[in-house]
Amino acid sequence: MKIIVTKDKITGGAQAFKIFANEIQNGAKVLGLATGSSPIELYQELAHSDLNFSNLTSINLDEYVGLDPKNDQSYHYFMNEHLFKAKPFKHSYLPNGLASDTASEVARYDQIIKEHPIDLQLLGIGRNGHIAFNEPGTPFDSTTHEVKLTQSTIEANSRFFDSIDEVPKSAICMGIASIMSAKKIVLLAFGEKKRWAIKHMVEGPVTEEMPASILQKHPDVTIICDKAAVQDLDPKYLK
Ligand SMILES: N[C@@H]1[C@@H](O)[C@H](O)[C@@H](COP(=O)(O)O)O[C@@H]1O
Repeated sequence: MKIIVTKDKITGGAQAFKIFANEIQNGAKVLGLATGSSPIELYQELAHSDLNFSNLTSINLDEYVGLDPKNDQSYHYFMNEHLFKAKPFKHSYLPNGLASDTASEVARYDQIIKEHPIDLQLLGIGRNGHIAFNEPGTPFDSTTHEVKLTQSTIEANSRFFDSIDEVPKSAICMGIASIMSAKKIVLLAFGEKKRWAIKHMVEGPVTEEMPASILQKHPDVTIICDKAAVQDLDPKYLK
């Protein structure tokens, strides 16, 4: 794992942008995209860049079950606002949170991932070490599935909703095996609320109880974070 510590979230976004621009210029065709507050600066840079996305495909990690794409808390809405409006892709895929048949939506999404191997996958990380919505205990060999969100994730994500009762209780989410199949991974984490997750992801045993720990086994992972997020990390990992 390569760890880059930046002054703040803005310089972190600029660092991530450099990696994205470089990979796209070198032929990356399929981008795995994430939501949350961590990638916003990167998306701003991408949206204002002169990069052309019209030949690229994007595949998002997850979507809440039950939210219409027009709902301003849906991940469809987030992606449109932060990136797709400014930079349309050839195809942009997200799970359909309104699908009446979850099993066929899950199968459809797995097929999309199979047909479009991900060149560059962007990730954030939850405070409990979840990646996408793969909560502690999710099997490492999982593919797309419906996830019941933990109370900790519901509480953390309630900051985006008017009240905690409005936070959906489940999501459709790309599995850990699919994330690990990406050629290259960039993970963004800023702020002291991520310190536990960063320490255990990097130093801890690789265990399904800490989903992000699996990234220790991936050959090409870059973690971009600020000082607050790495304050508990053994300095030997920062050399
Ligand atoms: N499903 C998303 C994750 O993909 C994201 O990584 C996490 C952290 O969000 P933030 O970047 O806002 O800290 O939040 C949600 O749970």
